[in-house]
Amino acid sequence: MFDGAPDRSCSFGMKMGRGRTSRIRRRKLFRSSVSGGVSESYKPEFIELKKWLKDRKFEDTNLIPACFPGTGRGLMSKTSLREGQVIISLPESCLLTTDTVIRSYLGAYIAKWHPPPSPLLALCTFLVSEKHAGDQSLWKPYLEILPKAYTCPVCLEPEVVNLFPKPLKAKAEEQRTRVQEFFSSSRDFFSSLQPLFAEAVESIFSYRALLWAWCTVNTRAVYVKPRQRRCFSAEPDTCALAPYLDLLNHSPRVQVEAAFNEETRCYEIRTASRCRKREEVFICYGPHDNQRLLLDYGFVSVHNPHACVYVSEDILVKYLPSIDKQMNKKISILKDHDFIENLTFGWDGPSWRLLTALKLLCLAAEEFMCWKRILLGEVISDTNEKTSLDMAQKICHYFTEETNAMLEKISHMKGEDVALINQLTLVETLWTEELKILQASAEILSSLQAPFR
Ligand SMILES: C[S@@+](CC[C@H](N)C(=O)[O-])C[C@H]1O[C@@H](n2cnc3c(N)ncnc32)[C@H](O)[C@@H]1O
Repeated sequence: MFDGAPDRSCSFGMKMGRGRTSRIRRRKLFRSSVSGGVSESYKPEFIELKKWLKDRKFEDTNLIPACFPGTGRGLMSKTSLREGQVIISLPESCLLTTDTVIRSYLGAYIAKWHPPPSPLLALCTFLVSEKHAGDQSLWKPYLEILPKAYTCPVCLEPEVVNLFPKPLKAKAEEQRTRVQEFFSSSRDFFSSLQPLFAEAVESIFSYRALLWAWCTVNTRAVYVKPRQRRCFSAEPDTCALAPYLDLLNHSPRVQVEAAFNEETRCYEIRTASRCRKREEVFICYGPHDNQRLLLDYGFVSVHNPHACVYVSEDILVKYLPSIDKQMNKKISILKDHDFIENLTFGWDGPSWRLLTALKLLCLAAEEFMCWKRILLGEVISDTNEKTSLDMAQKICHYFTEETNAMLEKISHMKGEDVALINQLTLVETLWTEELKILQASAEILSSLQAPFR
C-alpha cells in the first residue's frame, strides 16, 4: 500500500496544498463525496481487533470500520474531522515490521540462512507461519481481518489478464513471473524451517499461501524509514503492516501526510481534507493512474483524475505514412529524447508529450531540420499542427473502437462464465473508464482541429 510496498518509491508523504484555492477545491470535492457506509464495528472480528489494539495502547476515537457502496470495506468518521487533524496515530507496538520477525521464533533461522533472505521474504514467511498457527498466534485478531483473497493481476485467471490493455498485460505477466520466482527461490529457506513445524513445510508454505502473503504486503504495507541489517539482503527494508490503519481506502482527491513520528513513536496520518461525520475517510496511495492501481492494488478508481490511455510505439507507427523516408530517424530521435514512452490520452485530451511526439513524426521533409524546436514546444507550421491533430484524432478513434470491442467481448464472457464475473467486472470498469477518457479526448481534439478546417 501507500507506495512503500515492494518495488515502489514512497509518495505517501505528499505535502498538502495549503493555499486558498486548494482549500476551496477540497471543500467542493468533499461536498460532492458520497457515503452511505454501514458500520461493521459490531462484527466479532472487529471487536477482537479493538481489544487487541487497546492492549497495545491504541484506542481510536475518530474512526469505525464500515462497508461502503462504491469502495467496499473501509473506515468511517465517527465525528467530523478538521483539515490538518491527525486522524490516526498507531503505536509502534502495533506495527508488524522485520523487527517483529527477527524478535520471533523465525529470527534465528533468518540469521543463519545464506544468502540472507530479503525483508519481503521475512514478512511473508511470518504472515504464513502466523496464519498457520491459528488460535496460537499473537497476531490472530489482525490476521482475521485480512482479506482471504486478492484481486491483484497475479491472482486473476489468465483469460482475464488477456483482456487487459497491452501495456498492463505485459506488466501483469511480469508480476506473475516475479511472484513465481519469489516462491521457487524461497523453497530451500522454507525447508530450513521444518524443525519449527509438525506438518511438512511444503504444505504450509505453499504457492497459494505465499501469494496471499505477498499480496497482503504489496497492497497494505506502509512505508517506514529504511533500515539496514546484515541478516537481510540488500533490498530496501521499508515495509510495515499497520493493523487497522490499513483499512483506509484510496481516493485520488484527498491529500494526507503519513509517517512514523520518532517523538511519539507512532505511525501517524494527518489529513488535509475535512470530513463530515459518518463519511468514508480516505487517504491517497499516490497519484496513480488506473492501470497502476489495478496492478499494485487490484482495483480501479472511477473518475480518477490521473487515469489515462497509453499510446505505444507500435500504434504511433501504424498511423504514420509508410512512405516517410525519415521515419526511422524520427523514431530514434523520440527514443533518444525519452519521448517514446508515457504518451497518453487523459481527461484533458492528448498529453503534451503525445502531441509533441506526433508533431515531430508529422514533420514534412523540408521541415525536418526543425525537430529540436518541436521538442521545445514551438509551433513549426499550420500544416504540421493540423496533421498531428488529425493523427491524434485517428489514434483516439482507433482506441475507441478497440475499447468498444473489448467491452462487448467482456459483456459476452460475463454471460458465459458466471464464476469469473467479479474479475470480469474489474477489467470492464477499467475499459469503461478508458472509454470515457477517449470520448473526452475526441471532443477536445475536435475543438483543437476546428481552426484548421
Ligand atoms: C489498504 S487496503 C484498504 C482496506 C481494504 N478495503 C480492506 O477491506 O481491507 C487496500 C485495498 O483496498 C481496496 N481499495 C482501496 N481503495 C479502494 C477504492 N477507492 N475502491 C475500491 N477498492 C479500494 C483494494 O482492494 C486495495 O488493495
